[in-house]
Amino acid sequence: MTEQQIQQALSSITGWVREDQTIAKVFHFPTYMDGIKFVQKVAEEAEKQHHHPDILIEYRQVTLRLTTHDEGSLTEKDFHLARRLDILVS
Ligand SMILES: C[C@H](O)[C@H](O)[C@H]1CNC2=NC(N)=NC(=O)C2=N1
Repeated sequence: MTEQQIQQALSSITGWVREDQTIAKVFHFPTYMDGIKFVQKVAEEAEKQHHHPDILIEYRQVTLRLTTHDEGSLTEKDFHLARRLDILVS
């Protein structure tokens, strides 16, 4: 993706931070188990998309980081999954 395409794609998602060739978002939950249940749903969506986020599970918060490892860069797959995950948590 060109820089312009990345900037444009960033405007279609909320709360994701661009860090070089990755985008990351922190999700906060009332309990630790709510975060774990969210991770289960993330994993199911990732399997459907054949595209998987890096997941950091901490107490009552989960950080997802997306990049396309096969390309070593951000691609539309990352933004498509990010949009799906935003819906999933809403
Ligand atoms: C064959 C399988 O679809 C690929 O290895 C997928 C798996 N999940 C993936 N997830 C991410 N984030 N990047 C990839 O390049 C990728 N490749």
